[in-house]
Amino acid sequence: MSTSREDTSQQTNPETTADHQAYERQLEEALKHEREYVDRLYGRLDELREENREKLADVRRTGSSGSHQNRSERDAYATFYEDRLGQLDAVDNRLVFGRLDLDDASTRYIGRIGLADENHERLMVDWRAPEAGTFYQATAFDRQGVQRRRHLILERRTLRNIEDDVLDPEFLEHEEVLHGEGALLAALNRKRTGRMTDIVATIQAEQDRIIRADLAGVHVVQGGPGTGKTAVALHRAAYLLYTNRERLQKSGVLVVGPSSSFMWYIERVLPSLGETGVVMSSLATLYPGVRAVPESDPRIGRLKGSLDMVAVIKKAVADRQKVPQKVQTLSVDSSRVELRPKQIKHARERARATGKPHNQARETFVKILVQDLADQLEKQLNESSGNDMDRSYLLEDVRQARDVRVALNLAWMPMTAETLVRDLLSKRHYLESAGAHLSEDDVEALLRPKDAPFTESDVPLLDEAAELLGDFEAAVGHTAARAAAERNSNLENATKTLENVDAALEEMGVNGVVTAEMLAGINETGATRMTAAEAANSDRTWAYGHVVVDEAQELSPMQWRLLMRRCPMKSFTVVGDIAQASAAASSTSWGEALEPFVEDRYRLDELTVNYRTPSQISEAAVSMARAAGLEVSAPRAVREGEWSPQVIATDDVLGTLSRRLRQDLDAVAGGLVGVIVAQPEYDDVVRAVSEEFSDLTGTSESALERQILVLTPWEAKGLEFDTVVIVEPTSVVEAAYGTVGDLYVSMTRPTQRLALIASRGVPAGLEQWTTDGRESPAH
Ligand SMILES: Nc1ncnc2c1ncn2[C@@H]1O[C@H](COP(=O)(O)OP(=O)(O)OP(=O)(O)O)[C@@H](O)[C@H]1O
Repeated sequence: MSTSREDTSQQTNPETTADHQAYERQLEEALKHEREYVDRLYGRLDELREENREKLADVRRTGSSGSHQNRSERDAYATFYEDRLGQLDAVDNRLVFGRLDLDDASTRYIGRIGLADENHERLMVDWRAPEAGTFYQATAFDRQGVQRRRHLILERRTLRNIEDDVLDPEFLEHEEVLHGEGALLAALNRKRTGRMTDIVATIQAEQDRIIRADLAGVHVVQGGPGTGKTAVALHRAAYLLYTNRERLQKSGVLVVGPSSSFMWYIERVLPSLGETGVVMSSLATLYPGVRAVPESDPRIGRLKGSLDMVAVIKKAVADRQKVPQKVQTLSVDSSRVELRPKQIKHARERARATGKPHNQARETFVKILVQDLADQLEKQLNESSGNDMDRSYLLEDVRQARDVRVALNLAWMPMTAETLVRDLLSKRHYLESAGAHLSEDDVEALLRPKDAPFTESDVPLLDEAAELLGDFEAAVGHTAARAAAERNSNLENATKTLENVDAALEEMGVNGVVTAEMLAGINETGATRMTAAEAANSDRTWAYGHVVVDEAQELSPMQWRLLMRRCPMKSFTVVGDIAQASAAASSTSWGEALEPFVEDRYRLDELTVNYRTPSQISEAAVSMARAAGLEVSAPRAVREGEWSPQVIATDDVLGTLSRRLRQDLDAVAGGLVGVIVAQPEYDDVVRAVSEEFSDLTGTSESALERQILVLTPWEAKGLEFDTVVIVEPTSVVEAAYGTVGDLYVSMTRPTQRLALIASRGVPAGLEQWTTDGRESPAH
């Protein structure tokens, strides 16, 4: 049963005034007690902050003297205290949110971090600790020793309300699906700010089971729109970092989402849960140093997304190890030597046989040929001078000779992945040779100017190429190799230091998060401070301990291949809705997506409750999708909305849009408005909306923190708004090559209001919600 301060009159319905008054008194007392406890927790938090500040000041006071080892240890401590302070600040808002009363008469408070008093007595349990699990999992069917679960509803530091679930068999109904309903609905009805917030206080049982699943293996979470997949994936990342600190702190966690707007939307969730060391990347930035643009032609996306590209890239690399047809005569100082195709072929075979990547195998290639040529030269010079020449001088002369360098480079050029892919896609002969299976039309479609920017579907090709080419820097100099060696030794130091830090942590009675990488980053030479995230992000070969993939239905086989490489342990949380897939190369089932990499060794769970979209709006979205033959699952909506969706047929799209936006701004005063429009109308709509609502309007190119955002369906993927206006639904469908997936996704973005404005026809299935704006303007 749920009871709360505000709803006592309706829900408990006390039979007599006396009962009612007694009840009120009890609640007042409970609130008073909880307020005192909340104050105590904040008091302890403030104390810890102060302690941290003092320790930081102490460390800083000791200055920069001492040995290198001492200095780097001190820097590591300083950074630890800085990070710890950052974490203590991050959890200040709604620090505590739950209390459990247990069968053994003990009480347990649940909050964002674990806290203990100065005598190491526990004050609050971290929500991720095993003892906190019952807060989310206990039901009246399975009490797990819990008598009462209390939700503490705070606004920043102030306790506003409490809400109890008494786990008594009489009040079983819906317990499994929704407990703490008041707290949940309050969270769901909150106005959207444009940034996703954490759901730590109201995680539901079916979500909690996924969040707390084991680290090992590939865990797929399938769920319709708004079922909390993103929220669950991020809370799972925080949970895994907490429970597998030892392992994940060394390797890190990577979170991947579809677009930069999506990454912006989710980027504050993990820090608010006290986790800052996670690497976040969109599909466009998975290859270090490249920020790719979207792939606008789905046909090209499909071609580049197919696993056939593995062989194409392999052949493209092999093609850059060339054997010329003619004998070359090369000058070495005043002598001449001959380089024959047969010699090159032989050196190539030996170099390939090393099994090393192109740039590293080149060393063998060069060494063999330089020796061959030096042999020739030695023979010539010995014959002409009659003296034995110094072999090492000869080798150096040959190596340095301009002709030799040019000839060897032409045969086996050290190369970056960027050069290889750029040449492959801009030079017909390379593409025709490497892509023998491609039709003439395919080749034509793939070819592009040399200076064209890299697209999202080039990213896995670059990664594939980099894998086969190896380290370019090391091949042409040694900077990268040296940096890597330095980094490794720093990592060792950092791990040692961390052991000391851990002891300090224990003493403080708190559990914190600091990683060896963070320390190693700090220890790196030079004054620049590099976080674990930055270090991992800039290193293509970094092996993450866990990878979270959101909107995973969009990934092409080549993108999956890249991600699998990023986590050799194959520990993944994969969340998505296969019905929402819109990318051209995406799969039609989880099996199709994953089996090439892990066969059937993945676990599939499903989320079934829609927390975002009110039922009327879900109904319209599902009706439209099904009318077009798209089989979508329709999760049960938690909320009834205030407003029915509206489809407005009109000749005056921009005028209607302007009127509707003004109504929306009124209806959800201060709320977030999303205008979703496909590419053909995008520029006109941005211009019109910006002119009228200049200070309020943003795009993914300009500002995302504005109140009205104009986005393409791809950019809106995964996001949510209080109210959504979709301009020209028919164009959204056409831009997705006649499929309704994007329109379905766009229709499921609002938490309150939805309008579609159409001058070019209304998609089937929406008749019941359509009004003809040509007769009466939007209302
Ligand atoms: N247990 C919960 N408590 C409070 N809010 C929740 C809970 N679960 C989900 N939500 C909220 O519901 C909304 C939808 O969640 P989320 O974006 O994670 O869903 P999704 O399944 O990823 O959606 P989509 O696939 O449509 O993008 C978010 O505002 C999220 O905060």
